[in-house]
Amino acid sequence: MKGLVMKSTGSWYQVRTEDGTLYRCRLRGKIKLKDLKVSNPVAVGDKVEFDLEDAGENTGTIHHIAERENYIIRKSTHKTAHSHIIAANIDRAFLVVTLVSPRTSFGFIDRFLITAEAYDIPVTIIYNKSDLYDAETAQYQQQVLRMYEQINYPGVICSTVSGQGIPEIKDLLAGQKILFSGHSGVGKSTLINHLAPGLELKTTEISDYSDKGKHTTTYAEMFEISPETFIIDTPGIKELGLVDIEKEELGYFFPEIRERLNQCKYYNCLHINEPGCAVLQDLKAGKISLTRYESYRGIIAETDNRR
Ligand SMILES: Nc1nc2c(ncn2[C@@H]2O[C@H](COP(=O)(O)OP(=O)(O)OP(=O)(O)O)[C@@H](O)[C@H]2O)c(=O)[nH]1
Ligand SMILES: [Zn+2]
Repeated sequence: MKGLVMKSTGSWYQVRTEDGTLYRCRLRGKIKLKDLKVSNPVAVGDKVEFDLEDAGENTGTIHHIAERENYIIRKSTHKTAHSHIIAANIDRAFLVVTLVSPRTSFGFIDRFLITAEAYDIPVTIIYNKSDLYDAETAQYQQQVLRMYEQINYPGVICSTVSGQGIPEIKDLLAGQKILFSGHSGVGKSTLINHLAPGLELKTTEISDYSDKGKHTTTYAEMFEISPETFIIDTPGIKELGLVDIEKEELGYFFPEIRERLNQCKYYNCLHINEPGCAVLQDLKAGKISLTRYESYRGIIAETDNRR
């Protein structure tokens, strides 16, 4: 039988067949051994084939995983532990951010975008909680929106309280597998519940957070919200671990730097202080955002420190 993995805990997998039936599957031992470095060899979004184990209980054994179009991985912070595949076969990522309550940092946004570039996953930025904006924030929001739109990250301003942007997001979702990501507390679960009222995901009042590390969602999980439309909710993932990128390659993952790479005088330009650097020139001319450039420099500095 063929199916789509809706949930992956590492020890069992929820697989959905085309008629909507859910099966609880294990993995055949042989496949397990192939991919030792990840804690979950089968990920949410994987297309699998499985044998029925117990028809009455809806259990099965996965024996084949189709080749992935793409996937997002989270590096373990522990040296000994395995990495975790967050999701596979994603059409687009929705990065949910907030300018207020709490404020998502540009560093966080840009790191996410780099990871998505590395995995070739297009991103739409969802700016939530617009009901909390004062006039000044609303104006600032427009600037941020434009800044990211110019480098090909479209955005939608929304609020689960006022309903702004919700119909637009519904249109953008249709017929796709969308990964929802973002800091804990930005309103991912609330938003998903608005997009798919039947789901009733558990949400957390901000005041319930006793410490920042706490989160309500534990595993990435996929939900069908309308025919052929799937949402992947990611756990309270604080950072998508940066993929291993050498600093010489980093510019490639910033669209505005990438498009200027062959205009720099030196082929190995790092865009820091080199003469004839097209990136620095356009930064000065205001054609490249300083915020984005600062993210770039911050990551370069980090890779230097790691060495
Ligand atoms: N003012 C306002 N509050 C919102 C909005 N959307 C969500 N919230 C609130 O923000 C808090 C966090 O929402 P959640 O949906 O639990 O956030 P989350 O991103 O799913 O968090 P994790 O499950 O920890 O990843 C809750 O108190 C929500 O009621 C919004 O548009 N405006
Ligand atoms: Zn340069």
